[in-house]
Amino acid sequence: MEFYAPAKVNLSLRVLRRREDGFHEIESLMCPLSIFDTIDLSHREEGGLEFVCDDTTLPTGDDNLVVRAAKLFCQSCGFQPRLRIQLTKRIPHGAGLGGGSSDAATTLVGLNRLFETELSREALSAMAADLGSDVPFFIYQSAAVIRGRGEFVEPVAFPHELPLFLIKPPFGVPTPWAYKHWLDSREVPGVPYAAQEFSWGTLVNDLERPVFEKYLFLADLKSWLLTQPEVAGALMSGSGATVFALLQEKGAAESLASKVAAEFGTNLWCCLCETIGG
Ligand SMILES: C[C@](O)(CO)[C@H](O)COP(=O)(O)OP(=O)(O)OC[C@H]1O[C@@H](n2ccc(N)nc2=O)[C@H](O)[C@@H]1O
Ligand SMILES: Nc1ncnc2c1ncn2[C@@H]1O[C@H](COP(=O)(O)OP(=O)(O)OP(=O)(O)O)[C@@H](O)[C@H]1O
Repeated sequence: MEFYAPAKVNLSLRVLRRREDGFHEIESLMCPLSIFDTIDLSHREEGGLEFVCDDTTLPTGDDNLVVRAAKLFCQSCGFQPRLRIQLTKRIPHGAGLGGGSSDAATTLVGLNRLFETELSREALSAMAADLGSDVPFFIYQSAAVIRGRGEFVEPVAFPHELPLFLIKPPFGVPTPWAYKHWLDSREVPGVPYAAQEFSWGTLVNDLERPVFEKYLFLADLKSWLLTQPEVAGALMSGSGATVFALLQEKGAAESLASKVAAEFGTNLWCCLCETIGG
């Protein structure tokens, strides 16, 4: 059985406070994107869990979030895993696009269907929270407002297919580092833009300030994007390093792509996609 794990963007990410447990209280509007990893799940005659992935730079053992999700699911249901899992990656990792988290959640949802266990979303979400803060969001397969450290998910109607142009430089930003260097600064000026109907009137990501202070390239990239006529808004996603541009219209992607290459060179990963409301 084949399942699709979407990437995500944070259309807004407020960091509210540092918690006693070292995590941070956040409030974020997160949206799935039309770029997916593929996860193929099948029963296996022999015992054990066979995991194959086309991206050889990723861990294959218990450090891979797919393997961890599968083992957690089987352990929770009292199964001995007799599984073959094949992961095909398209979402760049360490990018602020939640690829690994999405793979983990999609594995839980997929195994629930493969084994016909009919676990509730709440039960799957509780397992997801043990795998990572971004994982519960992907259980609901919808745009949502995320709170807590990411475990409280409130699906919201988001009837927009916003054209986004994703740009990822050839480096990642470690999420723990980004949060560790977040300072409780009040208003971080977002970029208000007209195209927004939903209640979050500005694009704001409180992790930009620490990340942009260290990774000046990202600050320059965002500032440059905001001077381009094709662009209605721009923001870093999650803890980075992806910066996305909200396009005035989908057809503007080609001209923006060529200008990005001319301005910043061709070693950037670029992708045109759309938000998926749910
Ligand atoms: C930046 C976001 O991607 C926005 O959606 C998420 O908040 C991060 O989600 P994630 O990558 O799944 O994060 P986890 O793997 O759970 O946590 C990695 C590390 O990030 C920091 N972390 C994460 C989430 C959070 N709300 N507060 C934190 O301080 C902690 O140091 C944690 O040890
Ligand atoms: N299946 C997987 N796909 C991608 N990364 C994985 C996977 N399993 C484990 N990882 C590890 O998890 C790390 C974080 O991956 P992930 O793609 O979830 O984070 P991200 O792209 O930084 O998104 P965010 O910062 O929004 O959580 C990767 O750098 C990688 O080392």
